[in-house]
Amino acid sequence: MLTDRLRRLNRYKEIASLFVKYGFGYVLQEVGLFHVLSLKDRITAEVKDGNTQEIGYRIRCMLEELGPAFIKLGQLLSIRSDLLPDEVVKELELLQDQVPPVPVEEIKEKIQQEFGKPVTEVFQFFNEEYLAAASIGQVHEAVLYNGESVMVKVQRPGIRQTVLTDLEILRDFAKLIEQRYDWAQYYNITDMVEELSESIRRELDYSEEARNTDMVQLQFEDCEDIKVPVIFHDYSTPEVLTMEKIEGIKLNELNATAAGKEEKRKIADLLVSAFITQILKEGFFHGDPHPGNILYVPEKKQLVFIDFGQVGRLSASMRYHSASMMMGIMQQDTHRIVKAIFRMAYVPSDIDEQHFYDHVDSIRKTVELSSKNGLSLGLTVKELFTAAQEHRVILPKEMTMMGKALITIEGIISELDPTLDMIEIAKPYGEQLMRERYDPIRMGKRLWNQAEDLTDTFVNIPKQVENVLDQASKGDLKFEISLSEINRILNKFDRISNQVSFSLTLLAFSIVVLGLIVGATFGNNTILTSVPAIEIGFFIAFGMFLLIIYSIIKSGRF
Ligand SMILES: Nc1ncnc2c1ncn2[C@@H]1O[C@H](COP(=O)(O)OP(=O)(O)OP(=O)(O)O)[C@@H](O)[C@H]1O
Repeated sequence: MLTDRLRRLNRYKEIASLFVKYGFGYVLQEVGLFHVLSLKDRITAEVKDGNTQEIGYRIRCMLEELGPAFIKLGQLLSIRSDLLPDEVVKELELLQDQVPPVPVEEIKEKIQQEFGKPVTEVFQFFNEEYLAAASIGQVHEAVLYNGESVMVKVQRPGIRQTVLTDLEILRDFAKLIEQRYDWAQYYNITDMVEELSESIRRELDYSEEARNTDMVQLQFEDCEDIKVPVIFHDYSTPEVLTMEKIEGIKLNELNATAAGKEEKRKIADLLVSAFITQILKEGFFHGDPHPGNILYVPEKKQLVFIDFGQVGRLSASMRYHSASMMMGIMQQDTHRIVKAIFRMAYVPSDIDEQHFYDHVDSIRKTVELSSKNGLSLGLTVKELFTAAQEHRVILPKEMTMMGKALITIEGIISELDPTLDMIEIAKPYGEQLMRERYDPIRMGKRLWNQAEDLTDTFVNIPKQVENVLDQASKGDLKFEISLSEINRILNKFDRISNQVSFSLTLLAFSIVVLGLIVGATFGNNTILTSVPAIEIGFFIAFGMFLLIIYSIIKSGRF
């Protein structure tokens, strides 16, 4: 306990000193944290606050030096152009998480701790030279005893504790700032920090990354051209991840190679089809598809995605509404775009709908006019989400992640070949997806799966209640609920309500048919002799028809 406090205090001091170093000592003064600095630092703060270098550049360097939690915070802020000036946003987009390497001895020791035996017994060969030194993990090549070449990502020793301490400090900062400034409350910055904490905690657990990679592997198991590395689970733990080594060229290094126009077009095609499948079909997508995380294997004409530390998940209804929003953008239909956003988001009751509609309309027109090469899907989505934030329309974080992924993909495509147009490439895949979606056999299967899902949900309710009661009786039930949790719950309700609507539709159809059969078969010979059964049948049919219409409207399919 005491060591925890001491660690936190020391970290506070380190952070404060870096604020001073980069000329932001006054921020500490404003939020009332100036006292954590030593006298020397306080004097330095006054001298250095006159720092004239570009503010965005200084913020970026400071965040890089502060470490992974702050780097991720900066990356999260880099998509909030509603909050920060353009100059700062541009610098934040450049945030790198390349840091000095950990000495190999420490890495080997970590492996020994994780597997309970020396590295030489785990691997036949372990390359002492690191391949990449990122903020959370360091990657080394190795060979298993069965001769398989692998990549081993090892978490930096002690990084978990540092990051968790930083997240606590960031939470304190956010609370302090919210107490002092109305704008901070308006932008809900404590929720932002909560969201950040959740996603960093996931990144700190390599078992989660392994599971995510396995999931994507399943998505593309029938596709020769798109793949992800195989995970070697027996050689992986929550802090060490061992995976198949991919001999490919990173997309950001592709321009330096001799890839021709045709090949680049093929790569762009694969990239777009992979993303459309992930986002709109599977609802499970790579959350950080920057060109360093995508490799091209020329011999196999294959695209390989690595690093599934961050993934986005979209429920069936979210997939449907995102597709609808994208169609709206492509067809230049403002009404459709607004409707899709409203269905996906939490919309404040006092929203000025006309004002929001006009804002969306002007974004659509401005982006169209300013795009050199047709319409930019990514840019439009980004601007729309920024507008939504300005109107306090809260979109689930997955949507923001999806917008960012689209912008990144669009950027990669235009780097590959500036004449390529993402919308042109995307159209046939989108159309095929829609055809598959409305294929009657597949629809039947989906309906069946949804019915199964629904049953599972209901079957699990008593278990969940039991868990909650169990936690409550042990006194470790936490009532801190963040915005992202609320969003998750809302999404779940959304899914359930869609499933209920579908099931009601199915039930209604069955009753209609039954009503008609009863009417037609028994005629006037029913128990209710005073009312002809055929009329009862039609009466039921009419009631059920209304129910069907209600269910369809409720499920948002029109
Ligand atoms: N399966 C693989 N095959 C080939 N190279 C790989 C593989 N996995 C990782 N690498 C190399 O290691 C680098 C870093 O890996 P990765 O992107 O997974 O780490 P990271 O997620 O950035 O690290 P951190 O967990 O600290 O954020 C990649 O850019 C790539 O060069």
